[in-house]
Amino acid sequence: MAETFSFKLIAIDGKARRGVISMPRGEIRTPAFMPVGTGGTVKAMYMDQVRGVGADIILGNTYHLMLRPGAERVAKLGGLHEFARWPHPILTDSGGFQVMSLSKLRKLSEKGVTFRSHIDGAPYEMSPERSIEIQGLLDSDIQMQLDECTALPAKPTEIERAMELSLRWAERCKTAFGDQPGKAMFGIVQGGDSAVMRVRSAQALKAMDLKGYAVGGLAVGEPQAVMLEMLEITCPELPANRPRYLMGVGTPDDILKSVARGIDMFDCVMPTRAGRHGLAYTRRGKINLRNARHADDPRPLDEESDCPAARDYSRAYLHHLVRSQESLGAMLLTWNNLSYYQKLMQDIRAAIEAKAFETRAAEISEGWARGDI
Ligand SMILES: CC(C)(C)OC(=O)NCc1c[nH]c2nc(N)[nH]c(=O)c12
Repeated sequence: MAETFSFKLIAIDGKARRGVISMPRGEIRTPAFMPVGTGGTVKAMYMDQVRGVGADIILGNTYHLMLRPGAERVAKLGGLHEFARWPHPILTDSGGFQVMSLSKLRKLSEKGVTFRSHIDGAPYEMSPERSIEIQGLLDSDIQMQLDECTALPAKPTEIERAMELSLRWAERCKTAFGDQPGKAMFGIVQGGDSAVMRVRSAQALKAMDLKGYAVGGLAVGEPQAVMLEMLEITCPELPANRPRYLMGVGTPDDILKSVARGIDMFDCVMPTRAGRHGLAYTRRGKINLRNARHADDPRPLDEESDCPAARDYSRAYLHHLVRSQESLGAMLLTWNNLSYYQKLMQDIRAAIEAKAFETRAAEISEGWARGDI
């Protein structure tokens, strides 16, 4: 294990990068997909299964954990890794985005955000400093700056205000984080769908010489083409020797196309949330197990998969579980989906090493389109 945070590029194929982040709690093979473990749990999964499907790192949320069970309480119990029994790296989101999308009566100012909990209405305030303090109490390995994510579409003046505020908050988070060699604080590029704002945000964050850079404020409802265009504008402005993390993204297709534009890290609720709603991701495309057409189908989701959830259970059985709202339905489909996403990342990493990413990406996409599922 490494004493300090470091990122090494192993291979480059076009703009796609194969790398590895080394930290005291372990290595993160990039491009990486981070299963979302919002409240300190990856819903419907045991942590050893999460590790078993190949995840090197999971995501936790400052907002949810500060409200319940409380950051100080988690710290007293030994930190989030001990609490949730996940000894590998954890990246925590800073909470700003969740405050704006989940809480009630929120008020945003230069100081930070004040809001009421969506759970019990209790009042809270979250400053850049408090966000970093909470992420420290959770003993998070990669901590995100507090930012303001603008929903799209938005007026240019609104996009500029939020982007500039986020830059001032990045400075304050960097100061609050201080010097912690075994951990990292990432900045978040904002700027909506404005090329000028995206460049200004990326250049200002680069000047802060942070250990990693996230691209935020995308996948907020804009077409995929706009998201990809913003990546083509933003990534070249970021230092090549630092990880780039596209927040909240995405579908397997989003991931392929974003890796092709220089992204190294992803997180998305898609595989876990879809699993709880009866949707299976496979190399042949998506299957909605709620659909009656599966009621008598003896085939597994994917006979070639090494994941028991994909290989050992009939679609008929999965359909039955989903229709009966049995917990095992959510468990097996979440297991299948996370396994598929990690297999996709493994496939992507190998293709970049073999300098065959473009060809492999096309083959993977064709597999989804075949539709003989
Ligand atoms: C709508 C979904 C969640 C798919 O994507 C986004 O909103 N994407 C943006 C996003 C996700 N998580 C973030 N965290 C922070 N601090 N800032 C952000 O901009 C984001």
